[in-house]
Order: sequence, then C-alpha cells, then structure tokens
Amino acid sequence: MTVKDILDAIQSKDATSADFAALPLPESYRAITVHKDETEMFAGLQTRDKDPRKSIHLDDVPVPELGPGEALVAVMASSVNYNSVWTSIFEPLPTFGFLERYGKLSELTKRHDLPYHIIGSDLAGVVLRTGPGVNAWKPGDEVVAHCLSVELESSDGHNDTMLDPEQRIWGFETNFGGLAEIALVKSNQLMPKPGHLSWEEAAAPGLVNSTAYRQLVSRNGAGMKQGDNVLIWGASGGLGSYATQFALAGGANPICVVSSDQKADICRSMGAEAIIDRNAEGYKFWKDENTQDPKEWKRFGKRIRELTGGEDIDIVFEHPGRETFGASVFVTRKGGTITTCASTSGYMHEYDNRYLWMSLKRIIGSHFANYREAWEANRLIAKGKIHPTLSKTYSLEDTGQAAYDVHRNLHQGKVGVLCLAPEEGLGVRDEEMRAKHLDAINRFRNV
Ligand SMILES: C/C=C/C(=O)SCCNC(=O)CCNC(=O)[C@H](O)C(C)(C)COP(=O)(O)OP(=O)(O)OC[C@H]1O[C@@H](n2cnc3c(N)ncnc32)[C@H](O)[C@@H]1OP(=O)(O)O
Ligand SMILES: NC(=O)C1=CN([C@@H]2O[C@H](COP(=O)(O)OP(=O)(O)OC[C@H]3O[C@@H](n4cnc5c(N)ncnc54)[C@H](OP(=O)(O)O)[C@@H]3O)[C@@H](O)[C@H]2O)C=CC1
Repeated sequence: MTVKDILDAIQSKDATSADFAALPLPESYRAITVHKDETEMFAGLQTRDKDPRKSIHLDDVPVPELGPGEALVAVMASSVNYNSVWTSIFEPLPTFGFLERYGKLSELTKRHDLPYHIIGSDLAGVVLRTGPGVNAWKPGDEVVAHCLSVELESSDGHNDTMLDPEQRIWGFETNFGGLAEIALVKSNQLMPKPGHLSWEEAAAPGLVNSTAYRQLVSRNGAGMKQGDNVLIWGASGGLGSYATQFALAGGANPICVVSSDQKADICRSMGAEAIIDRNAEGYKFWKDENTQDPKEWKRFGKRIRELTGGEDIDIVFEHPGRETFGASVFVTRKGGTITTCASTSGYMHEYDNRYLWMSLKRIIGSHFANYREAWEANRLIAKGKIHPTLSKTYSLEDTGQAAYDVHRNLHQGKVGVLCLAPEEGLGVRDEEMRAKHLDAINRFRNV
C-alpha cells in the first residue's frame, strides 16, 4: 500500500467512508523536515542570510502511531507560514527544544521527540483514521485543520483555550505537521473544508486568518468596531491580507502600509482606499541601530491624518516589531489599542512610554486563536465573507524555495504547497458558490 492508493480513493468520485477506513496505511510517507543535527548550520550568519533551502529536507518518514482523540489526515495541500521560516533558520530557538519538552509530558507525547521535525501548520485534506474517542469525524471527511494543540487538563484554559498551560502550535511546537503527505492532528483541530475552494485555496487562510481574527476582531484582541481607523502593517502579506479584509467587512477604515506599487494595487483591489507605501515615502524610524527618530513618527502620523481627514489610529495591527513599534505607539489615538502578535524585525521593542500612559493607550498581546475563534474564522471563509489570498503554489519538493520567498519578502499574500494534490484546482465541491466569488478568490493569483 502506498500514498498513491490513498490519492486514487480521494480522486474517485464514489469512495465511501468505509472504503477509506478499509485502506491500509502506508508504512512511510514524504514530509518536509528540519534535522536536529543541523541546528548550528547557520551559526554566525545574519538572519537575512540564513537560507531555508539549505535546512529544509524532503524525507521518507514512518507513519506515527495514532492516539486517543487524534486523526491521521491525507494532506492534499498546505501553506507556508512564517513560523516554518523561523523553524528553518533555527530562530529565535531551534524548535527541537519544544519537541523535547512536549515529549516529557506522557508516553503518547514521546512520539513527538524525534531527531527530525515535520513542520507546517496548515492543511486541507481527507481524514484517513480516527483514534479512540473521536465521534465527530470519520474516514473520508474533507477537512482543514487549525493549528491549536492543547491538552485541556488544566482549568486555566477552559474559558479561552489559548490560555492552556500546555498550549502549542501544531507543526511548530509539535511534530507531524502539515507540509507532508500525511499529518497527525488532534481531532478538535479539524473543521469542515469550505466546499467552494480547491485544496490549495482551502489550506491557505487557516493560521493567518484565525490569528488576524483574534488579534483584530475578537474581544480577546482589539474588538474592532464599525468606523475604527485600523493601521495595518504588511497589509498585503500573510496576516495583513486577512486583517485588511476583516477591517473592510466589519465597516472599519483600514490604513494599509505596504512596500511597493504592486502591493498598493492589491490593497486597492480589496477595497482599501488609504494606502501608505513605506518604501516610496522613505520612513526611517531608526537613525541608527539604537536611536529612534521621533520626527519620522510625526511625519508618518501626519500622513495618516491626511488619509483619514485628520483622525488618528484606533487600532494598530502590529507584527513587524522593533522597527515599527515606536511609531505604532505614537500614532495611536488617545485610548486606542496597539495589538501585537509578532516581532519579525526584532523582539526587543522600544517605545516612548509617555505617549502610552499619558494618552491612556493599551498594548494587547495576541497569539493564534482559541478553538472557537479558529472555527468562527473558518466559518467566514466557508460563507464567502473572507477569501483566501493565495498567490502561488509550489510542489512539496520545492518547499525550501517557497520558504525562501517568504523569508525574503518576495511573495504576496499566501504561498501554497501541493502535497498529495497532483495539480491545482482540484477538490471544489460547490461550483455555484465558487462562481459568485471567483474574482475575489483569484485576486492575489500570479501578481
Ligand atoms: C501561530 C503562529 C505563530 C508565530 O508565527 S509566532 C512567531 C514564532 N514564534 C516565536 O518566535 C516564539 C518562539 N519561542 C520562544 O522564543 C520561547 O519559547 C519563549 C521566549 C516564548 C519562552 O521561552 P522558554 O525558555 O521556552 O520559557 P520560559 O518561560 O522563559 O522558561 C524558562 C524558565 O523561566 C521560568 N519562569 C517563567 N516565568 C517565570 C516567572 N514569572 N518567574 C520566575 N521564573 C519564571 C520557567 O519556570 C523556566 O524555568 P526552568 O528553566 O527552571 O524550567
Ligand atoms: N503569534 C501568532 O499567532 C502569529 C504570528 N505570526 C508572525 O507574524 C509575522 C508576520 O507573518 P505573516 O504576515 O504571515 O508574514 P508575511 O511575510 O507574509 O507578511 C508580513 C509583511 O509585513 C511587512 N513587513 C515585514 N517586515 C517589515 C518591517 N521591518 N517594517 C514594516 N513592515 C514589514 C511586509 O509587507 P510590506 O513589505 O508590503 O510592507 C510583509 O509582507 C511573522 O513574524 C510571523 O511569525 C504570524 C501568524 C501568527
């Protein structure tokens, strides 16, 4: 039995759940990995010069044992997230430490502590097997998976599953991720695959869409409301392309920051009107490595006022971190909110705290999304209210190049990876709904 037989079953129109359940599992499958004995390979290099193409491997790996509450999924497509870039350049830490720590929790979690890490935190595919205690899903179900892995044994996480002390991001802090032909997930990560999307389109939004939903829309994040001025850094990037859609769909006013004409055009085509090209306007928030330039914060704030008719920012959607954080705090209005989920340019932030306390601003830390938020974010995709922002897909073999593109900011929106899917465009079940949203679905394609 090989993965080819699984693909044949998925592509046959009449395979039943019983047929999928009767398919023997292959002994091994192909997966994107990084290797524990290579974590020092980039020692001494600048972050920018660490090349994911050198550290990312395509290996044959054994199928992991299936535990209670878990599912094995045949992965048709996945996507590249920035967390896989971090894993592949072993920053800020090699992810093997996370696997070792998880491995100490129980006999079952020991499976994750391996000398290779199968990465990837998105998937669209078909359930192959479910473990004991799983009733909501069965073999043959077409699914996407969100990337929140929690143990749920502590009351700390019972109100908001992101607060579980054993909260992990699947495919980053756990093994057996989505950039592979088969993935192992907890069954409560599974959600229905939106029927109007192809496999690669359905795999694209998951992680970033859920994160943007919590960070911007949810009451656990900024709790955006109609009319809010929302400053969105990287507005056509992974997170930003969803934040921009949430702002527009929610009646807010996105002020989109991008770095090229082409990206400004994409934001315009989504419906945004206020756009700042940070490259063309040449903002230099830092005079040197250690000194910021408040004059540049002011120039940036003035530009925002021009675009808003004199208003300041209610919510900043932050993720670039050190390079922009001082400016983000400054341009926020009295009582406004800076919500942050990352620090791509450096995690030691500096800002002038007088502008925070004297103007009663708030900084909110946000990370991925809880179970419910991830479900709600996927529901908006399924209803055609928010659309995937897939620009390009790569084969599993070329995942290293895909991660390189994202690391070097050469991409637009999201970059997809075909895992078992032999070509793009497969897996659409609702052509009628697709036809209604085709332009929006294809907006980021080949730009
Ligand atoms: C969905 C997608 C998301 C993304 O893309 S996010 C971007 C990618 N992710 C990242 O860049 C994050 C990567 N992770 C990390 O960098 C690290 O993961 C953290 C900095 C988040 C945490 O560091 P750590 O070393 O894993 O844990 P500690 O909490 O610093 O624990 C170290 C020791 O410090 C003790 N400690 C913690 N809090 C306190 C406290 N309040 N008072 C006293 N001690 C404390 C602990 O117990 C422990 O101790 P003991 O080493 O002895 O076990
Ligand atoms: N905590 C969480 O749950 C999550 C955290 N993240 C983290 O968020 C970060 C962004 O992820 P994602 O959106 O997918 O990545 P992308 O690279 O797809 O998009 C980020 C965009 O930010 C802009 N940008 C990058 N560097 C800077 C800078 N120095 N100053 C201003 N703008 C900058 C770029 O847009 P442009 O050049 O057009 O300005 C870029 O396209 C990553 O660090 C990632 O790890 C991501 C998802 C979830």
